[in-house]
Amino acid sequence: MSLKAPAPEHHEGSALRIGIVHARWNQAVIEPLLAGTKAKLLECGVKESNIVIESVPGSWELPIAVQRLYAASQVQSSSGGATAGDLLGGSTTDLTALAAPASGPFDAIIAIGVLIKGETMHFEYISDSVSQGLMRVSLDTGVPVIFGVLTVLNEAQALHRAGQGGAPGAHNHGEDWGLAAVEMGVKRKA
Ligand SMILES: O=Nc1c(NC[C@H](O)[C@H](O)[C@H](O)CO)[nH]c(=O)[nH]c1=O
Repeated sequence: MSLKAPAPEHHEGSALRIGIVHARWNQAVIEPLLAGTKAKLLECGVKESNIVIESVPGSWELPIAVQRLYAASQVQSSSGGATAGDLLGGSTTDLTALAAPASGPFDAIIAIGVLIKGETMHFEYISDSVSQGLMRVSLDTGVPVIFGVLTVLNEAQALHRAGQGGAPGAHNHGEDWGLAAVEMGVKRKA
């Protein structure tokens, strides 16, 4: 029994609609993480047509992109004609052009990024801001935002947590994020 990962609860995800926003930095690690996340969602019964995937340049852009994806899906599902800008307060920008392809609100959104410590304090500032930002979007919107951002000290740590590299104990954390999204999405609907 792992002392770290929670015992997985098994929930049925066929009624869920899940958004995934991923950064493109460190693509060699992002790809397996994204694949692991999506595979676990499908394994839990989430329909492929109910999984909306978008990308941003880097992890810094994850909070605003998650917030926009939420707002655009609300515009799609609301009949009142409000624009996403109204929902976000102030701006009248209508984001329906950016709205998610399918319609309907999301039951959970997964934010995926890989931050690797460099020689400067850049890593610390981005890591702290992104984690605070994603938590704020989740609490502000009421939609569970799953924290899928690896904040690691070197590439080997990143690859290990994407289930790559072959070292003992390598595990694709994307699978955990997919499970968390299904659990939180089901519980939010209950
Ligand atoms: O610097 N390292 C990284 C990084 N920097 C870019 C940043 O997220 C943002 O896209 C730009 O600053 C532009 O706003 N983004 C990552 O996801 N991982 C990193 O390791």
